[in-house]
Amino acid sequence: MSYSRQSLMCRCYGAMKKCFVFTSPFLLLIAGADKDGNLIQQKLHSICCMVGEGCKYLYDVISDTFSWGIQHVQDTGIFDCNGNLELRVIIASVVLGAYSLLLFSYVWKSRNIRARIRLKQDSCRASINDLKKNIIQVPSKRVEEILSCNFQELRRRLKKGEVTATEALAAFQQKALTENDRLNFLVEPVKEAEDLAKDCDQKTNRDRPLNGIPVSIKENYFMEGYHSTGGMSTLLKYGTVKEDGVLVKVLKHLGAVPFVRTNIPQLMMTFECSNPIYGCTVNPYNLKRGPGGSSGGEGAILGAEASILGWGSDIGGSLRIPSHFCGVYCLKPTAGRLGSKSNEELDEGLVQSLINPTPGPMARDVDTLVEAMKAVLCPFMFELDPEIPPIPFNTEVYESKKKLRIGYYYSDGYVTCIPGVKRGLDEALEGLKNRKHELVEFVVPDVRAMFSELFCKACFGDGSEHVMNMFNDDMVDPTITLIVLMHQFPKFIQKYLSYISTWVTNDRVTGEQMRAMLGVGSVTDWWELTGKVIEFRKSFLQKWKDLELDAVVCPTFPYVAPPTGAVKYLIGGVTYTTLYNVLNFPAGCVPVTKVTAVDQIAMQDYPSNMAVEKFIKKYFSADTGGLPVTVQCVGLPYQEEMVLRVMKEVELGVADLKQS
Ligand SMILES: CCCCCCCC/C=C\CCCCCCCC(N)=O
Repeated sequence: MSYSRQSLMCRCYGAMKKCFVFTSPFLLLIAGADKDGNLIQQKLHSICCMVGEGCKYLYDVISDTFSWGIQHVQDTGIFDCNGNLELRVIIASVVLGAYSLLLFSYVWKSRNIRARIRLKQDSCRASINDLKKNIIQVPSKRVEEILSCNFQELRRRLKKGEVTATEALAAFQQKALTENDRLNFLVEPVKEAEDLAKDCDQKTNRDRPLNGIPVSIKENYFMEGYHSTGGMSTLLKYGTVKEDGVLVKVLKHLGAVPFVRTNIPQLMMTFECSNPIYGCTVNPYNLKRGPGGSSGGEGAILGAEASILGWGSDIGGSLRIPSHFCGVYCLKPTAGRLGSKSNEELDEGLVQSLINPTPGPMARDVDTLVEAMKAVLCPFMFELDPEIPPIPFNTEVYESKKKLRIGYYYSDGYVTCIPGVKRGLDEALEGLKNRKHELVEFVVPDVRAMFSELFCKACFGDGSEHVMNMFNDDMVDPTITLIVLMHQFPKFIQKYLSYISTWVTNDRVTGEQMRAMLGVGSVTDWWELTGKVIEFRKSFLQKWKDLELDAVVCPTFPYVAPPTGAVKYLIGGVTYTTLYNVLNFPAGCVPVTKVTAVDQIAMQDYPSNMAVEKFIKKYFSADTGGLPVTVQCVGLPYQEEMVLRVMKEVELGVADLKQS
């Protein structure tokens, strides 16, 4: 296969489109000009006057340039502009002809894209209906009994044969189908699940660590016979995946039964769980709000208790954001511990080497995460992917009773957390204090620069070129239209727009982020960026060491689940999660509380200086009652066991508080 799966046609089409769109107005103006270029000047003048007097200077500059251009054209003698009507008609016809061609190819292409999407949607719908018709019948009392088990209990019963894997599968399938009707987290059911479950019911298989446990899996995980698109329909063209990815192989080897594939945002680089193929997933706690992303389908299915163990991935918060919005637990391991390649490289040209994605488990308690990690960190995985360091789960660290020194912060210095989130952290810290851990205030370094100058520059280092070429053969989801549209402009215009946006939003990060998404210019710049990331990691580590911390506890996100469609105004919140991707530190989330009426009233005092704060005030002053809040627990690289231990301490501490 070539360097990229993306076809040359898409690139050419994009280049042609840009060329026509930006040159044709000028050609048309030339075509309409008299020998002195007067018509151009008149037109420009009237356009500029329409925009306002402030444009006078701009008009003068452009007008002078045109006069010079026309003169130059005349001097070369290539075109005779002296009132030559025929020539102007020819130019105008060529331009209009090219436009018609472009329009025709656009309509044709859109038709094909829509047909491709419809085909996939029909097949997913058929799969779901098929399951609805043919689901294994289990009495509803039995279903309730199975669904009420926690992970440990279900595993014990499966092992003893008190519950069969087939029954467990049917129970979760039933629940998932019912909940999916209101939440739309399902991409498609896994057809082989029943056969896998039957296999688990063989007595000889019962000792496998995850035998018979139904697991839900994010759409980007490679599974033989299924599409992995990340919400980009252009990737449907490459057909279904030929081989299970490493983690899917490992899960099956351990006896888990993947039973559904779950939804993601288009491109997975945002946390609005919506795309043109599978539609929009909503939050189990409030149907008008989103479940987060990019593992949003996982957040929703676990939040609705229709799965007991899910698998997602995270390059900027994709495990933690949906966990926080849907009130579930997750562990984002160090990228590398479960494989640094993860499953986010859906397209070869999308991979960069500085900030790596990682797969990770999501669940409804800490114990499940611990058992999942213990299970997958096995020789089978280390053999399958020799790049994964063969480090089994360190039970000693997890079970240690040593009192911990834990750093904490309420704000990362950029977007202020809403009162419900602050209260959640208060409760977690109080719980930890009651359990005799030592708490130390921790001040994080400049997260604004970390986000724009390191995270965005690394993740969009190619100036978003690869992604934009993919969009030449795809529909754009409304949740990212604005940003994709902006990337259609030439870079210098995007740069100007970025300064305007800083001014409009009163927030330098928005402009810096836009400029960062224009990419690094050269290999030298990339090396420089690499140096900056290394330096940032080094100085953060030093701060951590100076305070002799075992872990850090902080907000997962500054706000709770936002209304669907609002994420594009709230991107600033991601500094809380992206920090630990840039650092490559493991981090996990623990649900601690839910937003109360008092928290909503306290929103009156929330700042509203920057645009993002104004939007937060607008979206979170009402209709947030009952929405979950989690805290984020962070450890040093490859210390997932320490993170899980702190998560358990928070879980126990908060439970004690609630009881007292
Ligand atoms: C031109 C391409 C447009 C892509 C859309 C990007 C929209 C927002 C840009 C930057 C924000 C970064 C948000 C990171 C959240 C990532 C979630 C994850 N996959 O871990």
